[in-house]
Amino acid sequence: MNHNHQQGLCEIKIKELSVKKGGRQLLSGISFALDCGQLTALIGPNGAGKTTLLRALLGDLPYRGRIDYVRYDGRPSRAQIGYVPQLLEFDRSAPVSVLDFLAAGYTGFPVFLGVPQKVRAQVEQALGQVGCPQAIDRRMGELSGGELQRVLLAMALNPLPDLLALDEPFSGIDQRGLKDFYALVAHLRDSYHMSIVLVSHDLQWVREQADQVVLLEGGRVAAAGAPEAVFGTPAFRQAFGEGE
Ligand SMILES: Nc1ncnc2c1ncn2[C@@H]1O[C@H](COP(=O)(O)OP(=O)(O)OP(=O)(O)O)[C@@H](O)[C@H]1O
Repeated sequence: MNHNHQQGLCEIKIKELSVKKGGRQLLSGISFALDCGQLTALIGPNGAGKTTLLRALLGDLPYRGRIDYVRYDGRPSRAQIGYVPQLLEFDRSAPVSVLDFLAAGYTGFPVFLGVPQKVRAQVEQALGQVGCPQAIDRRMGELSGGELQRVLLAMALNPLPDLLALDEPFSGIDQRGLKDFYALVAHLRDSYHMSIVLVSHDLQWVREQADQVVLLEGGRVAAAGAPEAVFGTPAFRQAFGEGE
């Protein structure tokens, strides 16, 4: 992975973003910036609009307002975005191996022709990086929740994105795996100057690791800023209670 992010994006500016679906206003007046090299945590109660916001960022949902990708040289740009969904619905009985899945994604080439040794080596390296090398020859349908999320992360990291969007990436991961996964996210941010936006309900981790926290409530930004500032707001206490 030798993508020079210092030459690439520096900021993603979201201005007055709103999303309406089926006659319902799901998001309104969302404005904040995502800096490269920073981890932004999206927090908020169930149904606050976190996943909807990620999907708008990915260009997966129509929205009003602006999302501007700003490069270091000031020119507008498109961003390469990697995405790990909260849940992937797929046919668990399909005879697709992890190798097939990642090789097809990386090369765009039909895997029934066989996977060249060079591509297998690339997949091995990517799985090693996400701490899941043992999964290479297993069927996708046999993976545990945590393994599946790591495989999806390996997919999202190739090609190396400017913005990595993770929707509750820790939900399927056990305690031991969690520490490695946290370390991997911090490593990606620090080593590749990547902008990471992550939906998480793990408030303790968010408090310790996020550079910026955006609290969504009812489709609006209820508070945004450094973790300590956001965790100290009445809006935070209202959303999560006094005990946090
Ligand atoms: N396709 C859709 N059509 C209509 N309403 C939708 C659609 N998708 C989501 N919603 C509604 O939008 C609101 C926000 O949902 P969203 O999934 O973004 O919340 P969330 O903050 O990610 O919640 P959670 O923490 O439970 O994952 C919810 O009230 C949901 O019912």
